[in-house]
This record gives sequence, C-alpha cells and structure tokens, in this order.
Amino acid sequence: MTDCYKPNPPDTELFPAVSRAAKSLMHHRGWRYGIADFLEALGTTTGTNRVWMFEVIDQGPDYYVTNFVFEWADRPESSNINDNRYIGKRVDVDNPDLRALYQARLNGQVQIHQRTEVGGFLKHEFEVQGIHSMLTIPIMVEGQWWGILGFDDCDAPRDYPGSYVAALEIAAVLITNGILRERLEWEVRHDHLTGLLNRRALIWEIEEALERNPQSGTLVIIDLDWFKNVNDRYGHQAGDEVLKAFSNRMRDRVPDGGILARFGGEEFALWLPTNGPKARLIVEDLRNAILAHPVVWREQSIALTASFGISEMRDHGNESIDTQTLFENVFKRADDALFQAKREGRNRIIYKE
Ligand SMILES: Nc1nc2c(ncn2[C@@H]2O[C@H](COP(=O)(O)OP(=O)(O)OP(=O)(O)O)[C@@H](O)[C@H]2O)c(=O)[nH]1
Repeated sequence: MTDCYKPNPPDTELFPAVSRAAKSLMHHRGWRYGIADFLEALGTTTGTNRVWMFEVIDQGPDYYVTNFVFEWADRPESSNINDNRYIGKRVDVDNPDLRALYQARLNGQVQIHQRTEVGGFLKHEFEVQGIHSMLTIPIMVEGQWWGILGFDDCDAPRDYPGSYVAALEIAAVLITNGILRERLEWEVRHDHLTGLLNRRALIWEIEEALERNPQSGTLVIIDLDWFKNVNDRYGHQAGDEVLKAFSNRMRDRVPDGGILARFGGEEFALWLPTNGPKARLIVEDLRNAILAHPVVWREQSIALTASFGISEMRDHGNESIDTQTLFENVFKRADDALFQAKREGRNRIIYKE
C-alpha cells in the first residue's frame, strides 16, 4: 500500500520556504492581505493539491460552525473556495468519530486522515472533494481553537513525515501571530464596550482626512445628558447597554465618510467630511433620532437626550496656521460649544465658528 503513496519533496526546502513566506504575513494592512502568497508558498513547496483555511465562527459542546476563508489550489479543478456549502457550514457533533475529531481540534492536535480509514462525516467530504489524504493543523489563538490550516492531496495518498508536520505547525503559529497582531491593533484603535473608534484613533483618522483635504470637515462633540441618572436608577449594566444601543443608533446614521468615536464615558465625537448647513442638518437629524427612540432595556423604556458642540475646520483668514494647530483649535471650539449647550439646558446643538 505504502508504495503508491505520493513522495514527499525533500524537507530541507520546507523550513526556508516557511521562513520566506512568513514575510508575506507581515503585510502592513494585516495578515489577511498576505495570506494568499503564504498559502501558495506552502502549497508549491509541499507539492500538495490544495491548502486551505477555515475559521470557526461559532461553537458549542455539540456543534461548530465554520467559514471557509482562504485557499490555494494547484489547478482550477482542485478549488473549493467558491462552493457555498462551506460558507457558514454547521457540523453537528452527533457520533463518536466526529466527537473524537472535534476534541482533537479543540486540543490543537495535528491529524492526518486517509480515505481508506475515515468514516461518516469525513468519508462523505473525502468523496465529494476527491481527497485521498488530509493533514489538518488547528490554528490556536489564546488557547482557543480558531480554525484549521489544512492540506489535501487529491491525486494520490500521502503520509506526512514528522519533519513536515513540524514545519507546517510553525506555519500555523505564524498565522496565530498574525491574528493576535490583528486583535491587538483592533484594541489599540477601538473602544471595548461599543466597538467604536477610540479618541486616539479618531485623531489619527482626522489627521489623515486633513492631509487629503486640509480646510474641510466638521467636528461634533456629543455628550449624553444626565447619564449619571441612568446608572443611578437602572444600574451600571443598564448604563452599559444604553451606551451600546446609543452607539449603534448613531453608527447607523453616520453618513459616508463620517467617523464616529467614543471619547470616553458618555462622550462621543463625530467627524463629518462636510462643512456648513449640510453638516448641521446631519447633527439635527441625530439629535431628533436620539430623542424619538428611547432605549429599551429589560422592557423598560429609557429616554435619552444629548447635547452637541459643533465647529468647523477653518483657518479664519490665518493662512499660515499649520494643520495641527487648526485641529487643536477646532477641538477647543467644539468643546466650548458643548459646554455652552449643557449650560443652556442640554438637548441642544451649539455651533461655534
Ligand atoms: N454604565 C456606564 N457608566 C459610565 C461609563 N463611563 C462613564 N459612566 C458614567 O457616566 C456618568 C457621567 O456623569 P456626569 O459626568 O455627571 O454627567 P451626566 O450625568 O451625563 O450629566 P451632564 O453631562 O452634565 O448632562 C457617571 O456616572 C459615570 O460613572 C461606562 O462605560 N458605563
């Protein structure tokens, strides 16, 4: 039987290939932009027919759901990526074979399956996809099963030696590393509770927008009114839910090119790429929407209002002023406007040129 197994190319090529391919995962926009090159390098060096990755998008004790996210195939006929069956595919773990497979994946164990040995769920997949041998390496992130890096041999059976598995396990760790970096970058730029950008990220985004268009844009600082009362009356958890619902409501109404952020506490900021009456109309629409739609929390309706301070990017005739100072000035004016809105009774918009 073993003599009809596909020969493995010399493993001396594999470690240098993984090392070279690692660089593509360091793509400045994130690993997802370099993964196609990475999988191609693994595919061509191992001489396999298909290298694929799926991501686990939901899981429970007796099921898991996967999305087929990336693939390299040696020829068009080997490709599966456009098969909708693998998008949001749910696997019900309803027999001992499948339970063993699932448990091994949860534990991060590498598995090599041969068509002659598999049963049930895998047998069906092997037949549908024309697979002889499949090597699967779980991608683990922070101790959790994230997905699979898989290798399918369709033209002949294959047995992967230990040195191959070791190199490909390193490849999976490199993907883990990319995912962790992506998570970290998300955390640096976002507010945890609401998923909105945080203050720092908003400033970066505005700086970029100003580089493209220095004299344009409106900054709106938004502060929920009497928010302390929400916490005092309904509890902190309700307060959190209100902040999330409020953020979602706002996010749905931000026009194209607008950037919404949570500055902290019950304070938010919105950058609009427009100036003048158009921007002010958008803000009026936001104020009305907040007023018209109380947040429902555990069947209780929590009415909200917010105060708004608005200012525009303008040099007020001083053309020598640099972008940084322009930007600081617009923040200061919007903040002063918000303060005035609060002082004058809240639930209002104050505009300061
Ligand atoms: N639940 C919850 N509360 C928060 C969070 N961040 C800040 N707060 C609360 O927000 C409240 C803000 O209170 P204040 O600054 O007095 O403002 P306010 O009650 O909204 O009154 P005005 O702004 O003057 O209209 C405080 O009770 C904070 O504890 C958060 O992430 N979750």
